[in-house]
Amino acid sequence: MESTINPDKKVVHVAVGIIKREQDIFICKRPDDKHQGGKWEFPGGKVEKGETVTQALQRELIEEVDIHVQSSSPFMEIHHDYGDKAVQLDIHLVEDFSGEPIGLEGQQGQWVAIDKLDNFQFPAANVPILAKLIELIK
Ligand SMILES: Nc1nc2c([nH]c(=O)n2[C@H]2C[C@H](O)[C@@H](COP(=O)(O)OP(=O)(O)OP(=O)(O)O)O2)c(=O)[nH]1
Ligand SMILES: [Mg+2]
Repeated sequence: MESTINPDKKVVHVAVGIIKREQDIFICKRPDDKHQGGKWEFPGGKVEKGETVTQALQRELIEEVDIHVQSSSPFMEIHHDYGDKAVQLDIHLVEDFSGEPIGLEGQQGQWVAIDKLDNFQFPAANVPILAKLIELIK
């Protein structure tokens, strides 16, 4: 039987960008066939070997949403175990970028006002992110 407490479980390290312009955030819909598929997400992806989180974030946002990050700042870090997969989300605020974000991989993408984000279904790990974003506009 598999133990529920497994300190050796592989954790996927993910660089996540909160792309913000005034009071709006750009979010994308995860493809149905991916982990947490069909849910909305803040764009980003796995940090590859030899990359810093900042480098991974820049690469992923070029690949996924066609923007170039000029600078970003750490926003929060979340550890979450989905059971089938454990993730460490390294979330950065991206307010300084060039280009106009678009779902480059065919995924839906849209700007959403911070106070409307709770109308979208996000992965369970994202709950504290939404809470902190709401604090920003209070
Ligand atoms: N990008 C992103 N991933 C999230 C969020 N919340 C959350 O739990 N995740 C999880 C889902 C996935 O298990 C993991 C990110 O993996 P990913 O599938 O985006 O990674 P990737 O882009 O490198 O994928 P791939 O191209 O290698 O298939 O983090 C979020 O807001 N944004
Ligand atoms: Mg991704």
